Amino acid sequence: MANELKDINDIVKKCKILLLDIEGTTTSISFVKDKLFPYAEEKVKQFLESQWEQDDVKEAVTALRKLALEDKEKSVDGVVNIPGEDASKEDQIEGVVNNVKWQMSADRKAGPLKQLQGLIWKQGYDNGDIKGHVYDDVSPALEQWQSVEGQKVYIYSSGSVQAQKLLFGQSEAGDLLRFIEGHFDTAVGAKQEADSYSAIAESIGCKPDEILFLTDVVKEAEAARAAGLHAALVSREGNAPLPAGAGAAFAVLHSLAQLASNKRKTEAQDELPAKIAKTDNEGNAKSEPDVEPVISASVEKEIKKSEKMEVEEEEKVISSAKEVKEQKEAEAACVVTETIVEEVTDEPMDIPVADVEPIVIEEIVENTEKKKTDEMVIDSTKSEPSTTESKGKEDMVDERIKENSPKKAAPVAEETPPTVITEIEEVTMKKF
Ligand SMILES: CSCCC(=O)C(=O)COP(=O)(O)O
Ligand SMILES: [Mg+2]
Repeated sequence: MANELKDINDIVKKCKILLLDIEGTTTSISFVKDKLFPYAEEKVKQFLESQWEQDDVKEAVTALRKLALEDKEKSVDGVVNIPGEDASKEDQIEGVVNNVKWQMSADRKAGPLKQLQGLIWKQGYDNGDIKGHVYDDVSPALEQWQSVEGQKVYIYSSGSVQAQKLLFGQSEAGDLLRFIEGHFDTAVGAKQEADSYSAIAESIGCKPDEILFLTDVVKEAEAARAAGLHAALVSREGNAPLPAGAGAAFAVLHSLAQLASNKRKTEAQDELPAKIAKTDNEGNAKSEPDVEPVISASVEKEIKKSEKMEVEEEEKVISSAKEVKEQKEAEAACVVTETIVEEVTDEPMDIPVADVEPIVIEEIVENTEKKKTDEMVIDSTKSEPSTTESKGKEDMVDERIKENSPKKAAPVAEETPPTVITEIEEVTMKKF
């Protein structure tokens, strides 16, 4: 079955929608556990005392009180009661604070808890106490994915939609919301329930098997797969080790840069000859209908990082190719050898990558006289969406989730496979 593919290269080729978990996927678990959670715990009392009359705070407290009653009815172990509205403000606040601390100690992912946490974190982001952590590969990967016509990025996290927007809007890598089409939280359903993923696909307006969901939690990946989505696991430094067998059941990524690096290496593209940007009469680059989108310098940097091992392999092949070439030159006078190699970077490699065939093309050309080195550039055909436009779409998605009556969005356009090929054409020519 298509949704059981375990090769990330094959999966990526099939998907238009990238659906991302946050904690352990885009963001370190340590940031959530050691920064966000302690911040909420430390500030909750003071926050409730100063914001008690605010509508969004009243809403969160009402939801927490309702949840506490449900927990009590279910005899949930350790449940902390929240006094009713007839109790004094101090008693109610004390009850809410204790209830919140109890839920957080159990790392519960309950919606009302996440709602209140989001409100407290907003103050922290607004006053500069907090900046959202995202791994270095996240911004380039989001930018690259959504730069391809028809491809979109969505977030699905237990953290409230508000908390998600704060994290990505005020991240260490800047405002990343312009790359994100929409957000889902547990209002759509629990992350370990298959139905949640069906609802997300319906809300986005695409087929389940057009979505690739990335998460650090196997049960979430299994739920997504049960709904027909593609799923892969993300293993970051600091994550809990994946259970035995997880790697056999799912592709495992160590960096989102692997998406870009694999996406551009589709079989069809590997068969294509290299393309040179064409120019008009004034020397400006002309867009060609069949020219693949170029990625930004930052994306290229991330791809290079994840391809260093691959490039090292290529260098070995190239070096031996050069030896063969020299031999050929010795054998045949007036022979020119053209070798096309991928650009090489000196940056350190810290992430494993999937095996990819190195590109080594040799061509024999007769009677050519000059030597040259050139860079081949493939021009972009896609401009960035505006923040306003993106935000409008997010709100639409969030609203659909709130209403709990998902409507179909316009179907996304057919996939255009992205190409990121920066190549050095090295032409060595000798005349004998
Ligand atoms: C949105 S930031 C807060 C993260 C959070 O509260 C949380 O529970 C993370 O869960 P995730 O589903 O992203 O693993
Ligand atoms: Mg997670």
